[in-house]
Amino acid sequence: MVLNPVLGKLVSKRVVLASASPRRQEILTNVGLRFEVVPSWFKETLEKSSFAAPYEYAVETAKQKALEVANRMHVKHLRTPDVVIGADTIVTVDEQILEKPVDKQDAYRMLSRLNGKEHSVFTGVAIIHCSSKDNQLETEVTDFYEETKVKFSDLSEELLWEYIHSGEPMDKAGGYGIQALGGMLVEYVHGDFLNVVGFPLNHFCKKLAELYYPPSKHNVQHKKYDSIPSVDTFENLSDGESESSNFTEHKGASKLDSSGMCSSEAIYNSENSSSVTTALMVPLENQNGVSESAAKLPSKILELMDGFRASKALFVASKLKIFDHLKDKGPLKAVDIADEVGTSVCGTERLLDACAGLGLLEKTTQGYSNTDSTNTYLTSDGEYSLHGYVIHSNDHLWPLFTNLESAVKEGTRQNHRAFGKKAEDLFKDYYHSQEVKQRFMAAMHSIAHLTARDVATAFDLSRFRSACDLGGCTGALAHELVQIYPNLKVTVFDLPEVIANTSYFQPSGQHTAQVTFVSGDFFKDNLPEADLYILSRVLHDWPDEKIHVLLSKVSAVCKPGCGILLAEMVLDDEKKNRSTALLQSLNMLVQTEGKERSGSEYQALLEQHGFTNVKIRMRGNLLDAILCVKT
Ligand SMILES: Cc1cn([C@@H]2O[C@H](COP(=O)(O)OP(=O)(O)OP(=O)(O)O)[C@@H](O)[C@H]2O)c(=O)[nH]c1=O
Repeated sequence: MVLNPVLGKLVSKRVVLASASPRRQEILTNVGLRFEVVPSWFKETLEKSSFAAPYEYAVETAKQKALEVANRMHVKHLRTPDVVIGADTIVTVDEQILEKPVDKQDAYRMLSRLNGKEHSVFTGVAIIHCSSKDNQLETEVTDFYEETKVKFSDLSEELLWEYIHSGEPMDKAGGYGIQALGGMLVEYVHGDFLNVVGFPLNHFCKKLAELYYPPSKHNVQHKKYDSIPSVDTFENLSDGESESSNFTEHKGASKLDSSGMCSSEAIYNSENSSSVTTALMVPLENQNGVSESAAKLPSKILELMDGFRASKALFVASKLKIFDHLKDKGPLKAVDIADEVGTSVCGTERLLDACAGLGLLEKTTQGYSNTDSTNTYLTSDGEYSLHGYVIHSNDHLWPLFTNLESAVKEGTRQNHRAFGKKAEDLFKDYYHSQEVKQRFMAAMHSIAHLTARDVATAFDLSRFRSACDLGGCTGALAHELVQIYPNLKVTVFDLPEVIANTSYFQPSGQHTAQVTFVSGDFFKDNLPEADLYILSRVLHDWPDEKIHVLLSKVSAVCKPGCGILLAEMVLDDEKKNRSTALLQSLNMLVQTEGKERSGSEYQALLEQHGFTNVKIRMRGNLLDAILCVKT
């Protein structure tokens, strides 16, 4: 992985992010950086008029935020961090600097200024290298800024207020969050998107590259670096390039970190690394100057090796409803959460710390609290709650996956091993007990609700007047469809055991009467009449033979001009990209007779039943969409 050499430089350091922004934490966590979060107490009150340009204000604020944390940690906690990162995002329009709105009226004032216009978003970043000499803190500051231009559409007053009432603007510079609902206000973005969200990751990596891979004489001659290296890309950096690195902090660096693992310091600190022969091994010099080999920290592999620990930490926190408690009452200390959920204090503290390390929680001096995404996706009443799917993953998929080895050896599903009974029919297994059925339905509902908009808007379906969602479960997709296409009526067709339990999942509001539920077995019973048949996450449950049975039934009732909409994770033809989809196919192996398929495979299945004009829309999220027409 080409990025590893740059971010790997921080692996063995105590890195602190001096920011309470959940977005910054998420951006850096997503690229595998490990850091502590210590929000800065620096008040953003620098005199704006004293800066010649707005970005100077952002850079100085970022610097002050980071320095405040570095000083506080050094003095109060007697723990000098190695690197402190601070950032500050501002929006500028008509030479005015907009920060976070103080109330709704202020948000309205900001959004009205941005309405219909282009503005700039600047994020200033400070990277502070700290050391302690005679108990005095010494700092080396590197700072930079990034500008991104964003244009808002012409927005109605009504829309602005609706957006303000969503609550989203309040903790965001300029009063909007481009990464969420605010994205709908934006016509275009010129520049780094993540810079708008709060952290210019690309520029940050380039800065690290400049710091940790300064140009050698050799480089200066052959590359376009000036005396200060301007790194246009960090892609080509390899350990080979650090061959003549003169970054003195590496000299004499310990080869093993405190955990006994080979640290990146040791790995990158080779004057002879030009003799690198494989991606994973680089030579190190021992004390006698003799080359020896050491394994480079294979971060991707380590991450995969530990992946189950992270999953299980998420599952357990969800099962214990920790995110629900924190949503209602956070921030809370470990002892209070342990008390609420009836667990040990020491165990709970470790779980909470792990969740904070994984970016699911924020940890401050007041205690633990949820991040925005945790509130949205992991609480049981979150807007796009995945709680049901997380519990299903823990209770159902986890035992199945522990039998993956047998599934691979035997090529069959493992329900009998995981749950101690012979598999009859896939859905009979799910529905044998009320508890398992409800859990399964909640899981399917959470994914369907989350993906419904992507599926419903993948194609223009406005020409269809009636649709039948075969295996449509709780009707989550059906409800989204009728919101988007007010002239559409949707029948949700599913097994009687499912239809009997859908009431809990029904939304209130407009157009709900356009969704009706009919019970039946799509392999055996007559299908309701419709212009469009929808099969969302259905075909992947079945082998080709069963799919032929189902498609021939649909084909028999489908009139020319009517269509099928499939929603599945579509694999590329060579089945080598998109690990989520490939892992989903393993998921199908352990529990069904089905699998994930490529676009051409779906096309071939559909064409055999008279469906042509097959269009595939890759959405790149959890579900892609395929539309075809009966000729
Ligand atoms: C334009 C925009 C901004 N933001 C957030 O706005 C805050 C800026 O405020 P800040 O003062 O730079 O940071 P903070 O949140 O107060 O944290 P801290 O670093 O502790 O000062 C940061 O959160 C950013 O993500 C978004 O999430 N999305 C957007 O589209």
